[in-house]
Amino acid sequence: MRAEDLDIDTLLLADAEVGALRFAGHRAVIVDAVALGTLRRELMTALGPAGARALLGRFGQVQGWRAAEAMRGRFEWDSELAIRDAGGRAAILQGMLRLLPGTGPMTPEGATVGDSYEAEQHLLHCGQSEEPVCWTLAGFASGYLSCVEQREIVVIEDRCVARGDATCRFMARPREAWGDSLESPSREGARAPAEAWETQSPAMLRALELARRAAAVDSNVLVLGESGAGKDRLARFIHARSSRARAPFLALHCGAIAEPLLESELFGHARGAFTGATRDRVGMLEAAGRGTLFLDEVGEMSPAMQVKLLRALQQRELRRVGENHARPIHARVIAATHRDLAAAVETGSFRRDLYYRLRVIELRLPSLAARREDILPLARALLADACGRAGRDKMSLGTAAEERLLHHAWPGNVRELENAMERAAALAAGPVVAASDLPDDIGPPPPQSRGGSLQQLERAAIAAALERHGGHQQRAAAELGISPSTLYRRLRRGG
Ligand SMILES: Nc1ncnc2c1ncn2[C@@H]1O[C@H](COP(=O)(O)OP(=O)(O)OP(=O)(O)O)[C@@H](O)[C@H]1O
Repeated sequence: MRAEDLDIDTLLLADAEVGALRFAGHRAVIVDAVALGTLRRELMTALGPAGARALLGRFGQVQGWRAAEAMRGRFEWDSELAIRDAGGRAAILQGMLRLLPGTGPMTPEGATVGDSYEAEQHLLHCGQSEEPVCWTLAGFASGYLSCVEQREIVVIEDRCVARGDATCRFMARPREAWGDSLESPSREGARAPAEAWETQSPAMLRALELARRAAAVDSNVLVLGESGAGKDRLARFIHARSSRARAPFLALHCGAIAEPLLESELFGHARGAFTGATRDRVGMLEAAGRGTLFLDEVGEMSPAMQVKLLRALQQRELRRVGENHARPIHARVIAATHRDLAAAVETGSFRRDLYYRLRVIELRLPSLAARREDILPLARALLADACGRAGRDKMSLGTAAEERLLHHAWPGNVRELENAMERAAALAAGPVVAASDLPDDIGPPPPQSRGGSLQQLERAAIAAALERHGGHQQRAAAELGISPSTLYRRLRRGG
């Protein structure tokens, strides 16, 4: 028998008389996906993301192992390969996912998966995630393949719909083949103490020291910094070092959600509160429990939402949309923005009272351009991570590549550097990253003899001013005699 011959009629046996279902001979129950999603959310609240992931992963593993035992014992297979492939087919027939034809977890490209029930339920109950979340699916595949192969196979998801990727992707390798890289993907969900900041920059060290102190107290924190500079990472760092570390860390991107939805996302809603509200929904402020809620891009909030958030923070209680009674807020709020909120307060687009309430402690993250001393150490660390994820041996940076990295303006900050290193790890032909392995916009440095183009000189002047002012864009702009928005535009122009 081949894997594709498996169908639901062969696998599922319903015995109405005794009221039992059997799937591949094992007693089974059909569980509603939303109920599973609710369980996930409860686990996240009770155990934190790392605890929930460990438990759900283990649950998936047992399920996968038992499925493999059933497959092997119950059917006559054409080959060992057919038994292996039957795992994916069984997962499809159980409604867990859709597998893109021709892909599989043991292939170098991995298994590309659509319609993961788990990513869908995570988005529904817990919102968008920073990390892959198909923990039971990865567990299922690990358990199944380990049973079939009779050695420990570890499956890692490196792309996930719940994180905003178009599809999910699972890679399977024997445990030893993952080497050190196994640590990082499996640790990332919790993002336990993110100590590796690779920084020598005085402005960055100051921000980290303040963040450590902020972790020890419970005040609201406002993190300021350009996009991709590490605001989210810093918020997680504070959470992980705080007494709230075992409770959830939830992140809400205020700029990415339309106004009416944002209110229900934040505060929750009662069933029937508006068209489409078919059930009660817990908002993130409530779901964060005694943990931390990270409000990213808080500067994008409309004036009406600002009022509602201020009221909730002042009274330490919230009302779900469509409900009258108040519920206490236990979560700590860390807010972040790339905007100059002080200026927004002056122009009246951001409420002064909310600004003061959020910025009890203010942390300012310097841009990458303002801490050039960090570029190469960070690039090396990010390259090592990317190699680990890609299953490649450690690589180093060639001199020409280093020069380009040092001279680039980094409008996208560490995120841009991270992407460049990911690309280099994928493309480089040998163990040394060449300049041509970098994205085109990370161009060659200005030729020394000619002094560089006007644009290059301008960029160098901006970078130097930013460095002198510890990444403070307003002050750097004032020194250069241009407006902060012009400075920001010039930085973004990059190239
Ligand atoms: N010091 C660092 N070391 C390693 N990785 C880093 C560092 N700083 C940031 N990163 C990585 O860069 C990426 C962007 O960081 P992060 O999401 O925290 O930025 P952000 O300021 O919140 O961006 P945005 O405002 O666009 O959401 C992340 O993948 C993060 O892990």
